Amino acid sequence: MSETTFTITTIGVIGAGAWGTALAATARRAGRAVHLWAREPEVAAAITATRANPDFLPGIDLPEGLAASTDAATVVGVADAVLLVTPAQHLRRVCADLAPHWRPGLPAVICAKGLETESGALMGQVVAEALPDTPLAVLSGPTFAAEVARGLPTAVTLACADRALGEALVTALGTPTFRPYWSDDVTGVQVGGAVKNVLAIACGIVEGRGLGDNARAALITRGLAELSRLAAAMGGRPDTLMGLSGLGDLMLTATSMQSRNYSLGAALGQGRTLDEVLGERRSVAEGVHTARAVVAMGERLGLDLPISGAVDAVLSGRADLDQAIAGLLSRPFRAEPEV
Ligand SMILES: NC(=O)c1ccc[n+]([C@@H]2O[C@H](COP(=O)([O-])OP(=O)(O)OC[C@H]3O[C@@H](n4cnc5c(N)ncnc54)[C@H](O)[C@@H]3O)[C@@H](O)[C@H]2O)c1
Ligand SMILES: O=P(O)(O)OC[C@H](O)CO
Repeated sequence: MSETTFTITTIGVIGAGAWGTALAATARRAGRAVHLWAREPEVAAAITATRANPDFLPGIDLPEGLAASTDAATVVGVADAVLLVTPAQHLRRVCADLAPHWRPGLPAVICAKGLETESGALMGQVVAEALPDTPLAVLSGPTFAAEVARGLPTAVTLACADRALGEALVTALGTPTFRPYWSDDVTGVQVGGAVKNVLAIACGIVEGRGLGDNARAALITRGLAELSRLAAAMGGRPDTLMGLSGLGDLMLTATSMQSRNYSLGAALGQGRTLDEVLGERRSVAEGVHTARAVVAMGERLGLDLPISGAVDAVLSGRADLDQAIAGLLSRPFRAEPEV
């Protein structure tokens, strides 16, 4: 544990998509001063003028006193801690742009869920490379942004190797309806949040294809085993994957049409093409980008990740749905748990 004490009264939020906006609203309700950076000027203007983000979080009234701008230097300059809430594939570039304005010791909380497609890196590694000497935390768990923004009860995992910083962040962000649980397993929490999106696409395909609730329950359960194997091999703890950021988030994302990943899978299952589905959306479905990185990581670590492999094969066009499903159903019978 560090000797440093952390006083967090002002929160900076980088990224004003659905999740950044919801977290900014949460921090404001927790009593913090909040400065939100939006990439799009019209989003910053709408939040300032109308207390709403119709582009990314329509139909939600935001709390008063939320400052939004496109001026990242000011947002970072006034903050005691910064939430990083861009899509995973853009985080490295955004952090590089923030670097000239960053000050040593300013804590960053990673809220994006994904692996970097090119490198396979966890977001913690990406931020450590782009913003060296930054104390890091990860916020993850079962959280649909619209529900959090409306103040509905939600619990999350707040992972931080430094317990003092973790507890300061829990205090700064927590409210009766937004309940962070501290963990020191930064790796396990990141892997859970990233890989559940790939598994949610698989479960959405099952839904769209009409393969039934039994098949979806089987995929969730075997998916959790796949997720736990990968997390353990990458240095996470298996028990972390039984918590909010593992099983909790997988259950949410792999069963609800509110999920962008699940609904994308459902559309594929109904016969739509990936290009068609992505062409209709402005929001991110992280599993599309993370699937390839998960498979590459599995190959590097010598792991069997059949569900992620099937999703990647479908998304990349190397297999059609019938081939991918037949491949999973023809695997050898095994023991449970693996022996
Ligand atoms: N929406 C949720 O319910 C939710 C919940 C938990 C975690 N997350 C995670 O939060 C992250 C952000 O997702 P979101 O739902 O807020 O996004 P979103 O789909 O609502 O919006 C897309 C975001 O991408 C940004 N963007 C587009 N192009 C960009 C670029 N070139 N550089 C930087 N930013 C760019 C937009 O400004 C916008 O903020 C993702 O990793 C997601 O998995 C989302
Ligand atoms: O809508 P999705 O699929 O990006 O999921 C959102 C959150 O990650 C759920 O915890």
